[in-house]
Amino acid sequence: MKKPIRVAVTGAAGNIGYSLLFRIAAGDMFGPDQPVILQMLEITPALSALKGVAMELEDCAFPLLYDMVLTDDPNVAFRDANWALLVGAKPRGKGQERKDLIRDNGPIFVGQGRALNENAAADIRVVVVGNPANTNALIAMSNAPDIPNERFTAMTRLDHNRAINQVAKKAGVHVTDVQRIIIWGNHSATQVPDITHALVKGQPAPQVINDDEWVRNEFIPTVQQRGRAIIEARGHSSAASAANALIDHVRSWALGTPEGDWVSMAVPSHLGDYGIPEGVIFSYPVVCKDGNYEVVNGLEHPDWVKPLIERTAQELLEEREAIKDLLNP
Ligand SMILES: NC(=O)c1ccc[n+]([C@@H]2O[C@H](COP(=O)([O-])OP(=O)(O)OC[C@H]3O[C@@H](n4cnc5c(N)ncnc54)[C@H](O)[C@@H]3O)[C@@H](O)[C@H]2O)c1
Ligand SMILES: O=C(O)C[C@H](O)C(=O)O
Repeated sequence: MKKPIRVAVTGAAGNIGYSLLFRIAAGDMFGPDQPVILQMLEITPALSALKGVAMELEDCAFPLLYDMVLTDDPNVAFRDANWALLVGAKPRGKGQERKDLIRDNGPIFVGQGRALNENAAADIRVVVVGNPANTNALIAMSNAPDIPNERFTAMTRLDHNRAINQVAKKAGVHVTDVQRIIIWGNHSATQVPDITHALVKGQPAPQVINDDEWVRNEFIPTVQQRGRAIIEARGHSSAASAANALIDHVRSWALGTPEGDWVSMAVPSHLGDYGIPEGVIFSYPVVCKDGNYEVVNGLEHPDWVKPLIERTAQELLEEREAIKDLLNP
């Protein structure tokens, strides 16, 4: 039997957690022959709810679920962890932007960054989901000086998957016919969903779609505002689709991206050659292999896309300024 992977999940009794944990335990994240140990972190008042989730996990009798840890102490949750999925944070409500959460949620990632630094396994890889995800990832990274920066990522895979769906619907093809979508920048309303380099059934997407007006005035705003639309419709922020995107993000990173395709991940900005200021977590196209990722560099932006990219980078600088006291000096 393979050695179990230790997966720390924060906010494990929350909405995303409830969609996520069962799929990890079922093998969706690391494959059908990879045992896992779930190390679940919650705040103290939610430990009883977490116990209930753990009872349900037990009742599934998952063959791959080797052990569980339930705790309100990040040092325990991250001990020897190979993966840390940082979900636990407040979601926004109707009428809020994700960055409105920054002063509530940012401090969580100071303590968790430190606890990761002190306790995690040498091969730790981190994905931040709690919003505002990019800047929270920056906070965690900055407070974990002994962990290589490139191990800290934030999730823009939900935006990526949303974009694939919009393009597939518009082109009248199946989602598997759409490749090389890109989300640039922040997981926020300034993100830049980009089909410039995308393929539909192997053909250039802009030519197949042949509708610039749709790309600029429907596709981009729809993807940018999809999180808000879900909150308006459901009364709660996306949960199952977010958990699914997190499964995809980790699976791609751990097991690799298919030949000829790429995925979007928010990673330390210095890894890209697109002129983005250093010191923010920026979503780029990446290819993954053997547990590593590489930014796809050297793509040309059309002129009308350049100011959009500048704007999302600027927003990340503003978010960084708003939490600069939480960064490790
Ligand atoms: N990046 C993305 O694409 C994306 C998508 C969906 C949601 N989100 C974000 O994910 C976060 C979680 O969403 P949700 O719907 O699961 O929220 P939720 O309120 O249902 O669950 C959050 C859980 O986190 C726990 N928590 C709070 N502080 C914690 C801490 N310090 N340590 C450990 N646990 C803590 C809470 O007790 C709660 O159980 C939100 O910030 C939401 O905005 C991001
Ligand atoms: O929009 C939100 O606040 C939740 C999440 O970030 C999403 O994109 O669905």
